[in-house]
Amino acid sequence: MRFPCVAGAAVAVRLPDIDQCPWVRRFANLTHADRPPSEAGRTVSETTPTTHTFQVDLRGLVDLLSHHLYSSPKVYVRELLQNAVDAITARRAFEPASPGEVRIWTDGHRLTITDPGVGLTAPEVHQLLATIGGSSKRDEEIEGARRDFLGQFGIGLLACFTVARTITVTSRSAKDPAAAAVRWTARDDGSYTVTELPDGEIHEVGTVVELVARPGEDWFAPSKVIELAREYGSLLPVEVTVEGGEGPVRITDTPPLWEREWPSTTARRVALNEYCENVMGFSPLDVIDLDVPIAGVKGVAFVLPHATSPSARGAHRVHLKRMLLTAGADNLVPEWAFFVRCVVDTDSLRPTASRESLYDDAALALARDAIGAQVRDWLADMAASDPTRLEAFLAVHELGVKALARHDEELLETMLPWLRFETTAGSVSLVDFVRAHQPIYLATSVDEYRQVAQIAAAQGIGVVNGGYTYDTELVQALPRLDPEAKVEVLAPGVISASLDPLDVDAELGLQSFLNAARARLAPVDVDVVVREFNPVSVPALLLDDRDARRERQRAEAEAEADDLWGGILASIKQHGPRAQLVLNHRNPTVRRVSAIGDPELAGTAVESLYGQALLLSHRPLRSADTALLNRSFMNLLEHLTSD
Ligand SMILES: Nc1ncnc2c1ncn2[C@@H]1O[C@H](COP(=O)(O)OP(=O)(O)OP(=O)(O)O)[C@@H](O)[C@H]1O
Repeated sequence: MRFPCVAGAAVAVRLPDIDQCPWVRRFANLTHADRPPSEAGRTVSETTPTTHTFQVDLRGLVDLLSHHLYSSPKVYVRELLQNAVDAITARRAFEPASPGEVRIWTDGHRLTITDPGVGLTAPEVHQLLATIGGSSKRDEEIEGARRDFLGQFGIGLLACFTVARTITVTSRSAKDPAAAAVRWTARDDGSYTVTELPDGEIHEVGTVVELVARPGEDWFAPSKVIELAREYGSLLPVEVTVEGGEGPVRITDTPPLWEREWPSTTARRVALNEYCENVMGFSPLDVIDLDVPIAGVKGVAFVLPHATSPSARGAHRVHLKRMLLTAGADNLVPEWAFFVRCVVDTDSLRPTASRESLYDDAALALARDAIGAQVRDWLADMAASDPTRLEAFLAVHELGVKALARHDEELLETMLPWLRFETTAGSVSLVDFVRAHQPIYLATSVDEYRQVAQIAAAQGIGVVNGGYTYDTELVQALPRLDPEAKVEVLAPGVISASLDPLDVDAELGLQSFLNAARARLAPVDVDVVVREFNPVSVPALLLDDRDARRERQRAEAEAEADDLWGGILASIKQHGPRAQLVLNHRNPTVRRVSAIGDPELAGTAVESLYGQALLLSHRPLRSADTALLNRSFMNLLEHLTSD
């Protein structure tokens, strides 16, 4: 599709594929009689088809680019740099020693960019610059065209209309030195002129693109141009300078830090740290080299110095053939590697048309997996050779490693000795814990763990808290790595069975106290037993499991429900295990309470013991519990203050 040339008629667009379209072919093969009535009556025009060109409303197209394709007009700098670099690459293909400096000049209203690249002849100007979608860079017959060039879509120059009123390209071809230099001037109304320049006016091979700013736009302010050129082009493999009033400012700083020769690894690390602070805004905990030849990816992953949510989208900087594609790629690394931020350059991953993100295809998936493998190798190496560094890393990112280890048995094996779990022996590695406890019991919620931890520890029962993110999965994976290790989900019976029963006489002596206590706690559906256990300081322990808890919640809902709903809830009543209040007969307070003669006062004391055990277990209080606690507290006050 072409801009209309003001000097002549618009040129016809050939649509090469239209007669390949099955619908068009079918229609062409219809006989006259077969055609629809509206067509069948017509006899003249069908034999003399007229050809028309599509008309392009350039303003509409620019609006589309600026508002829907590109995130900001600032991409004009990238498009200009990209064309200049591609032109240099194209010239070097047949003239390897040709120069490679790109110069940008601006006075705030006009901006020029000059390159000593391949240049253009007048016919090429018509074919490439004036044809929307026309590109010299995607000819598949030219071996490696796609691989060598940054551009491919044939629309990039149009992006300049988002900031410029006119674009002038003055060019002299390197391929055809005999051809006249040519000047193409395009306006944002969609018209253009082409002028062949007299011999001698332009000697230098290459191209100068000049933009005149739209009124009121300040995209050509020298400081802005320098900033944008640095953002996009600092790694480009050619020298780029920007001049705007003062002397030229060098933009390029190549090769990338990770590819440079350094006098020492320390010097390299210092430079990378500095880069990370300046560009990524943090001082990295560590730096991982990335090299994925199969996807043409090279760069570094910086390890974040602070914990971050696994769901935080990673903002990775991706350069495509050394031009910044995006500073916000979120599909470059596997999700589990949320603790790194990468800076990479790739020569083979594909950009989307806006050239602001990576196309999520099989090649990217391959690169992602390979980057994941390199982050994993870094962890494994650290575990083998530098445990202190690993511990520093885990202090910040243990959750990330646990997330990864769930899906990666090999890594789990490597990392398990270093991962900490909350257990009845403190915060320890599972490897150590399983050596001291067989089986280990898994409490699958933090609440469950809290109710038993103190007692289990005192009895020497090994319980691990599986209530934190990923921990249950990891503990359950343990027997796969170590067949000797036994893991059992903690049932309430495990703890109560380990508590010593009283001798028969003592038990008999407590019968009437126990009956009174059970009657008092029946309304909250809790049974009462007396055992002897350590630590002596714990007077009572409240044990229940998920079934018992569910049943308590159901009973509470039933009590508060209207008749119909209450009836439904009553019909699903379970007769599963009730919660148990286990009183510790070794505890002096419990002994004194069990010896109280007044059944009313003994009942109040049991309610208080229940309340204390309930609060220690961190379980939510039901309304029945609150009422009970209230009552026992008031009764105790009453008792204390009565004569
Ligand atoms: N500085 C230049 N020197 C030589 N040729 C150029 C220059 N700038 C543009 N061209 C020619 O004009 C064509 C169109 O450029 P344009 O920027 O619109 O698209 P592209 O670079 O091919 O693809 P993309 O849309 O992906 O950037 C290019 O393919 C190239 O042939």
